[in-house]
Amino acid sequence: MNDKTASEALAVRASGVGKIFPAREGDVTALLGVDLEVRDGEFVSLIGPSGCGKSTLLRLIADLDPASSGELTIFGKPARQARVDQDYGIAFQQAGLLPWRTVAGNIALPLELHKVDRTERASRVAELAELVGLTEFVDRYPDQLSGGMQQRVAIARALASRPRLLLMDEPFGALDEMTREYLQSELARIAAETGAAVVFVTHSIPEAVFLSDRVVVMSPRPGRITHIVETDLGPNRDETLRESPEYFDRVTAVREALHGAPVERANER
Ligand SMILES: Nc1ncnc2c1ncn2[C@@H]1O[C@H](COP(=O)(O)OP(=O)(O)OP(=O)(O)O)[C@@H](O)[C@H]1O
Repeated sequence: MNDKTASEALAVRASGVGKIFPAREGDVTALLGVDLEVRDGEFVSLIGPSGCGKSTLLRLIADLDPASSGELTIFGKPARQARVDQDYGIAFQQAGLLPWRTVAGNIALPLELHKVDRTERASRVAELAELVGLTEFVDRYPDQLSGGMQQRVAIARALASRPRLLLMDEPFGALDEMTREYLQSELARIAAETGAAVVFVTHSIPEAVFLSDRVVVMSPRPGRITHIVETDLGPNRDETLRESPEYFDRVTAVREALHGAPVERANER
């Protein structure tokens, strides 16, 4: 594989990425020297204490903010081009649904903006509603849905244009524990079914381990990557995984990495 083909095969490639926010009381170095590669179809979580730059890194990948230094490509393209080409979908902690639109209307929004015709739109909305388990609720309005259901609409909307990359910033952060675990399983299934790569920001160690192929551990002041824990838990992310010794072992590995204890495990690099 030549260099160009190799970088196109990567969903995200960050090389020496830095971000400085100028401020009157002194510049804030939100990110410093971040190197990260996310493979096509890979699930990667970003975890770390408040202020370590997780959201900033996600925002740079999404081209919502420009990097101050370094190089960032999405499927081999500059972030700006990837945004224009709709190479990624994005979902935040707040579902951000339009209250005057039904579930179907919210899911259809990106398709309307990109002038997909009515028939194709209807069939894609039906397909997406089924993918996220909301077929029976397409005519409901957001205020008639639970928080978990609203997040499922947001995920369907993010997937509307069949992006190969999904960027998620604490999408389950505001949900109760049971709904959260249920949606984690749903997301694992959806990611496997669509084959999309996912970059997922979370504060929860179990959530990161349950979902991810790799967990990227960050530390603040300046925000940087300190460890990358390979979970090596295979493709089956079902409820039995949560009780397996391997799962507990990876949760411990991430916890130790976060707390700065030495971690010496074959699956960690
Ligand atoms: N627009 C901005 N202007 C100035 N400083 C900012 C801006 N956005 C982020 N920062 C600073 O950059 C650093 C990283 O913030 P960021 O929100 O990326 O961290 P985080 O790890 O996502 O935190 P949290 O877990 O609390 O969401 C923080 O010190 C934050 O105050």
